[in-house]
Amino acid sequence: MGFKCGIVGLPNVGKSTLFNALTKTAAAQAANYPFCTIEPNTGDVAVPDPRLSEIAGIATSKEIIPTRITFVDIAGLVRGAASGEGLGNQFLANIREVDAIVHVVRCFEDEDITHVDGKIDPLADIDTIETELMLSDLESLEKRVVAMRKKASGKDKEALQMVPLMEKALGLLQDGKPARLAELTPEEEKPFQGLSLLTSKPILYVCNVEEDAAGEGNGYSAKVFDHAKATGARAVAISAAIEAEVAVLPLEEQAEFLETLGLEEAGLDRLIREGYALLGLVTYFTAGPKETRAWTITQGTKAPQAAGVIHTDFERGFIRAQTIAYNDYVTLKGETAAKEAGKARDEGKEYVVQDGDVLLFKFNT
Ligand SMILES: Nc1ncnc2c1ncn2[C@@H]1O[C@H](COP(=O)(O)OP(=O)(O)OP(=O)(O)O)[C@@H](O)[C@H]1O
Ligand SMILES: [Mg+2]
Repeated sequence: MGFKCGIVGLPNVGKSTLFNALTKTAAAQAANYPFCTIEPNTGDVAVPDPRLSEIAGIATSKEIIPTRITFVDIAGLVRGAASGEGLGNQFLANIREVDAIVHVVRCFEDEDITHVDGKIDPLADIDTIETELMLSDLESLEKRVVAMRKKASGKDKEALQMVPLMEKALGLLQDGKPARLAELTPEEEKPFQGLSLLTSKPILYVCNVEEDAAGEGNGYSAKVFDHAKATGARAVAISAAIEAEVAVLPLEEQAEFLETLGLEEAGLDRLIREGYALLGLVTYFTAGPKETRAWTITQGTKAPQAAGVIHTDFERGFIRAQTIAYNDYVTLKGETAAKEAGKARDEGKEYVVQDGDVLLFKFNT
């Protein structure tokens, strides 16, 4: 399926450093000058999940295959982008294509690294970017709503539904608020997302802090956390520079290095997990002697569509899914014991797959 998080932020705040660390490649040039990234770079990243090795141990699997999400390193966005400043519209187009936004905010002091506005002020930076995104949404909606109103006056059914949604978004944007704050009924969610507004995408703030603050964050990141809380976003504090160093170390040395810094786990693991949650994704597992594997679905996916992620034949010929909850699988130590304990359920077409389910699909070909 491919779920994409776009890494955005002002120029020179550490986006490519973070992206490099994430993809463990030097594919995205990181350099201390604005606009070093022009084409967006895309990288697939394994989603770390400690449940995989637990299951694999029990199922004596030869291989572990984590699920993946995609990160895109997008060039820095500056004030005036919505009116074509900088590399303006190109960035906005790149952002339009992602499912969620990872917004890197500069929270470190370093006189050698230029800040485009000359001072460290994370909330002002957030405001700059959010304003550009809102202006872009406003402009695109103002154009689109005219045609839609015309269609609605001709009693077009879709238009009659869309006009009030567009007006809801317009009302917020005209007040200087992002479209994600729109109050929607469950039925309105999908058509509203269909408007593909930049400011309706979920947001994760990454506070890029200095080395010493990599765990708890600092005064700057505290402000960003408060802002996130107040606006329904998420936030993590990470030092992109350290993550880039950790990422190139051999696995054995990584844990040791993190320990010397007083960190329990790589910030990237936290970031990837937050990104995954931000996208509203859940994981189910398949387990056998060959491999234990994690699969990604969106919340609310029913068993046949979940099976379809593995293969379209699984969905087409779906009969039922033998389902063992992760906790049962681990406590009872595997499929056989779970079956004996009556914890292996046969679920049908209407079953909504839950996070952590260990599934075995029965299907016709
Ligand atoms: N936490 C940090 N502490 C100190 N320096 C950092 C930190 N994170 C990144 N840097 C440095 O900041 C500079 C800019 O980083 P990077 O090239 O990743 O920015 P960018 O946001 O991708 O910029 P652009 O918008 O130009 O593509 C680099 O010199 C990088 O090493
Ligand atoms: Mg860059």
